[in-house]
Amino acid sequence: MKVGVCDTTFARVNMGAAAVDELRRHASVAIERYTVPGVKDLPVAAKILIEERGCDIVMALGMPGGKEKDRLCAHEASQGLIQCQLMTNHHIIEVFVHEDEAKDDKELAWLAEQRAREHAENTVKLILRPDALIKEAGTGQRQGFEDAGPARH
Ligand SMILES: Cc1nc2c(=O)[nH]c(=O)nc-2n(C[C@H](O)[C@H](O)[C@H](O)CO)c1C
Repeated sequence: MKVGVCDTTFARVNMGAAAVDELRRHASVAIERYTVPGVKDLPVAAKILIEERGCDIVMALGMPGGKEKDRLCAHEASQGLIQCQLMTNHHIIEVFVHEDEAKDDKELAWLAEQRAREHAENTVKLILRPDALIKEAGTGQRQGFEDAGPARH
């Protein structure tokens, strides 16, 4: 089993390193790291990781800025990642943290690392322990900030 981890130099936190560390805590898998400049470079990096470097699943980590133009770039990058999943029939776990989700640098650093770690756990579950995800269905999981929990009536 091989997991691809692609991340960006634009991000203000080393999200790829957090993902790799967490993947290693949860599974004995080969890891292929690929760092690109920005989020719009992630789709082709993910495709190369799957098609040329033999990855079974990929994490794509990025930190778009908080302005409207950044939101547009993030949306375009997401579209590319979705297209890549459909072209390759492989999951790509998108791990984006928008800079304006956090109130200051300290919270941003915490959020980016925590979201990367929690999605790394999701990645391992998807490829090795799918039953663990079935058990969590409908439980309002979130990555980073607190889980929303299930809605009750
Ligand atoms: C890009 C993004 N990604 C995630 C994610 O992967 N996991 C998560 O729990 N939350 C994410 N968010 C923030 C949510 O859209 C939402 O604002 C928060 O979960 C608060 O409910 C955002 C904005």
